[in-house]
Amino acid sequence: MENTENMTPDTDQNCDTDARIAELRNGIDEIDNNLLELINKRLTLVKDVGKLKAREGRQVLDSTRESQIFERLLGLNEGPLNEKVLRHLFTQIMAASRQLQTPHRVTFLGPEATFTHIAAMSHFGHSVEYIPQHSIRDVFNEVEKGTCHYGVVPVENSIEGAINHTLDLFFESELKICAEKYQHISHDLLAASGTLQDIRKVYSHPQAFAQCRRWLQKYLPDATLRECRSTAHAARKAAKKQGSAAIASSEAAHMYQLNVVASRIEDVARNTTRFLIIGKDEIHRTGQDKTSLMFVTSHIPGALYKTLKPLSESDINMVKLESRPTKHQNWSYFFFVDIEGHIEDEKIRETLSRMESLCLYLKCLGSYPRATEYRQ
Ligand SMILES: C=C(O[C@@H]1C=C(C(=O)O)C=C[C@H]1O)C(=O)O
Repeated sequence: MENTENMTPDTDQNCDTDARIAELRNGIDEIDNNLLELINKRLTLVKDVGKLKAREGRQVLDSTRESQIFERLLGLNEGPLNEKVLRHLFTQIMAASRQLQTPHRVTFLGPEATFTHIAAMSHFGHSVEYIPQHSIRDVFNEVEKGTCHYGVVPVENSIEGAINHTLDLFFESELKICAEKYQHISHDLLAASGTLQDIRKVYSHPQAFAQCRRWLQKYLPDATLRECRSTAHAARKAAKKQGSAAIASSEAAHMYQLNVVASRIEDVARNTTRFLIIGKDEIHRTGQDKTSLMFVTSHIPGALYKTLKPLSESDINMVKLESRPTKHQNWSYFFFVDIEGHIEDEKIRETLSRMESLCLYLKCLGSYPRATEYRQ
């Protein structure tokens, strides 16, 4: 037995705190045991759903059902769990569920630790196999060949605008947009040394340099800037060269054993990229959907106005309009339009068929659940 006579009030209080923490931890352990049992029970049901789907050759991913689960749980949630964490936890649980039904392979514009990889992981969770590609075209090819179930490509940045190459590839491809994902882009300065003093060279992607210009001028005005193909390549270089740093994601710090010297160094905080998940699935209606279209109009006055008129007449909200040269004929364009609604909605189907009759060519690139934009 300990002699408690000489204990100071402080030690007394420490003992009380320890005892109380131990008691609370017992409660936590009990809850964890229940959670584990419940997750395994859930996975058993998921396996049975998987067997039924396999019998009829149905696809594993059901984005409509997953959106409904999120909506239901968000409606039930009374906190303190916040929406973002709730979504993250159930993304992981559902990813593990899908993986149990058939192991999924997801390909993305690499290398690893780029923002496309981060967006892919936050959409599909950690239970799938991720395969990086060198180009956006390779991502499309791998999904078309069927070696990967889904591909993740950037389509638009809130500051730099459209990623034209992605838009152009939709013209040649029969793949569908299955989902969209908004990813907040935040840059860190990474270096092996972990201090600013000895940094003489900074590696990064030109866009990241452009987005951190003011910070660099203020804190590293004399450093040489070296452009790389991606922020992840920059991190790899910085890890090998003394006196150098990279502007990249905090995930890249992890991957290349670098230290974060300064975080969130971008000049504009609301920098977000929209990514598309492409695949062969048709995604069913959730009630909160978006539909992406591409079309070509004839080269006559008012052609674009006439093609878009049915949208306004049917009171359909257009949320995006881009144009790209067709490359077959100078000064003729493809138009890319995103509208609210789903191709399974009668109103949307009827409006699109009217639009189709007013232009030279129209293709629906997919209907998918509308994503929410979060700031991390
Ligand atoms: C279990 C299913 O398969 C997948 C996994 C889901 C889940 O974990 O709840 C939901 C939809 C599907 O993407 C299902 O279709 O119900």
